[in-house]
Amino acid sequence: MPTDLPSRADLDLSIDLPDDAVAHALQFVEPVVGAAKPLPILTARNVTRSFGGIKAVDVEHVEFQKGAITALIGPNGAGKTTFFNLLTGFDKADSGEWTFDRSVSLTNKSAAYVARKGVVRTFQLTKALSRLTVLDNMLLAATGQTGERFLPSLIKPLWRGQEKANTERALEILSRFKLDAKAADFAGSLSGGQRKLLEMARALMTDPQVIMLDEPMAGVNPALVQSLLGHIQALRDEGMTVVFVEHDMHAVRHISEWVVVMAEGRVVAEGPPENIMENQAVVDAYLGARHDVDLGDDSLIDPDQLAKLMEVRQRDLAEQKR
Ligand SMILES: Nc1ncnc2c1ncn2[C@@H]1O[C@H](COP(=O)(O)OP(=O)(O)OP(=O)(O)O)[C@@H](O)[C@H]1O
Repeated sequence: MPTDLPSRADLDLSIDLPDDAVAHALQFVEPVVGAAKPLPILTARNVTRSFGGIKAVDVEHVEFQKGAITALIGPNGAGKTTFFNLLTGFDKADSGEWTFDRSVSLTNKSAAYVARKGVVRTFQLTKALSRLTVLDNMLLAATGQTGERFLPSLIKPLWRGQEKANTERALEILSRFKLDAKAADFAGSLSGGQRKLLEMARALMTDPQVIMLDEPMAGVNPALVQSLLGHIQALRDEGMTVVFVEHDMHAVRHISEWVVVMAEGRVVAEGPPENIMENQAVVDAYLGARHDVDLGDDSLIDPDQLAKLMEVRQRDLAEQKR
């Protein structure tokens, strides 16, 4: 196991104790689809996006609470990534609108504009980015862009003036994630957990208010998951709003204060993580998509709900046989 990653011991992890104010604010929110939040920092209305005949996103109304960690979950193909892309300017919606901080329209604005307003998303490290050094990855992110389509901006003369200040900032952020010693290494040489830290570090270069994480736990050694969760909580503790797409239900349960569930493009449920997996719409969504899905910690599902799951599955099997 790499030794240069932060351990649980040097992080102030308060995984079971969400920030008081946020928890306080969300505990009065009814867990229903489209629920208004006390401090919505992102609000989306009637957002649709189709690919051919498939409506990948069809979100009527969803609000993300400022200063909270919200998980966006759902079975494969539910539209989570597409929705993320729309909100952050990496794709264009067919219809709908979304606003930042109640009044700033982000509807179909460019990714650069959205980032300037303070909303950034992370990207899984692609092949091209893996061939750059850790520091170059950070400097690239400092251009206000976050995708590899902006590689040409690395051409030095275009941004030499800013390079020194950006390098200093990059090293400062990297040291927070204990990646500063790796600055000159190729990003591709990092471990799975370090890559995820770099993805977060890159996003911080633009000093965001909302950070949208794309599967922050994917490919991470289970031993490092706790440390990553600690980093995400630290961002929230500093006042950032975190929205993350994640399949790892254990992580979702431990870290999020609110969970939004998508299926077939729509938001089918939302609520606190403690009871979201007991919601019938969520059970149906996962069952409809994949019968052998791991819904996370079994303690999340009460015995009655488990019995219901089995019943639905038996019925499906019987119908298939007919
Ligand atoms: N560029 C595209 N062209 C065509 N279809 C697409 C495109 N992007 C997404 N889709 C389709 O839109 C639907 C939603 O996909 P999306 O990747 O947003 O789901 P997801 O919830 O993020 O899934 P996963 O959890 O598997 O990543 C799927 O049916 C997918 O095949």
